[in-house]
Amino acid sequence: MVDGTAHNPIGSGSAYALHVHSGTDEWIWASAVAIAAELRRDLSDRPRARLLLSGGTTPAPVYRALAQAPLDWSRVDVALVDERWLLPDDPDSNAYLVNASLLHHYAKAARFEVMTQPGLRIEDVVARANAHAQQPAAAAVLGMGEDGHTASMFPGSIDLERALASRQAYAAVDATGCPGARQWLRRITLTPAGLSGAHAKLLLIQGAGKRAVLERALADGDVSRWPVLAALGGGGEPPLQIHWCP
Ligand SMILES: O=C1O[C@H](COP(=O)(O)O)[C@@H](O)[C@H](O)[C@H]1O
Repeated sequence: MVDGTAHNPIGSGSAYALHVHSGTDEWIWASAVAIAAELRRDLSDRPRARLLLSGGTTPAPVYRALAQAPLDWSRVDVALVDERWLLPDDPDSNAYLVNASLLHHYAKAARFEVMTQPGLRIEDVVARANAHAQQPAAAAVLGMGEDGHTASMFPGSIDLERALASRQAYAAVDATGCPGARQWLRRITLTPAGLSGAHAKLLLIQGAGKRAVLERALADGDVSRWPVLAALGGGGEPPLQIHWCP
C-alpha cells in the first residue's frame, strides 16, 4: 500500500492510500471486503447505513461479490453517485447496473433509491437526491474515466465549475464539451460537497491506462483538468482508498 499527499486541492494531510492488487480476482474481493467493512462499521453504531455507488464499465464484478457479504442489508440504503438522464429500466443507466449486479443474494434486502422516475423533472430528481443526502454515507464508491472524470464531473464540460463549486450534495449537469460523457450529456452528479460527508471514499480502477491517468492527475493537482482529484481526502477528511489492479 502506498500513502500519498500529492497536490491536494482540498487540504493537507494524507490524501489517499493506494492498494495495489496483483490481479482482477484479488481486486474484486479486496474491494468488496473493504466496502462491506465500511457498511458493517456504520451498521454497528446507527440504525441504517448508506452506500453510494458509481456506474460505468468497471464496478459490476465488485458489486456481485459485495452482494454475498453477510450483512444486515435490510438496514442498508443504496443510492447512486451519479446517473445519466435515463430511466432505471434503461440498460445504459447506472441504476440498471446496480440493480443487475448488486441487488441479489444477501444484498437483495437492501433499499435501493433510484434517482430518475417517470414524470419527474431533473430539478425534482436533484432536490430528492439532496434531501436523501442528509443521511451521511458509510461509503462512496467512485470510478474514474480515462479522461480523469469521476461521478459525472467531466473535464472541459460546461457545467464542471458549477458542480465543483456547488454547496449542494447533488447537481444537474450538462456534460457538453467532454467527449468522455458520450451521448449522455444530461446527468445528475454527486459534488465535492456531497462527497465530503462520506465516512469512507473508495476509488475502484483497473488497468495501466487508468493508473497512468491517476498519476498524471496527482502530479498536476488541477481539479478542473482532473475532476477525480475532488475525491481526495485530507484536512480531516478520510483519505481516498484507491484499489487498483493491472
Ligand atoms: O460515466 C460514468 O463513468 C465513470 C467511469 O466509468 P468507467 O466505465 O470508466 O468505469 C463512472 O464512475 C460513472 O459512474 C459513470 O456515470
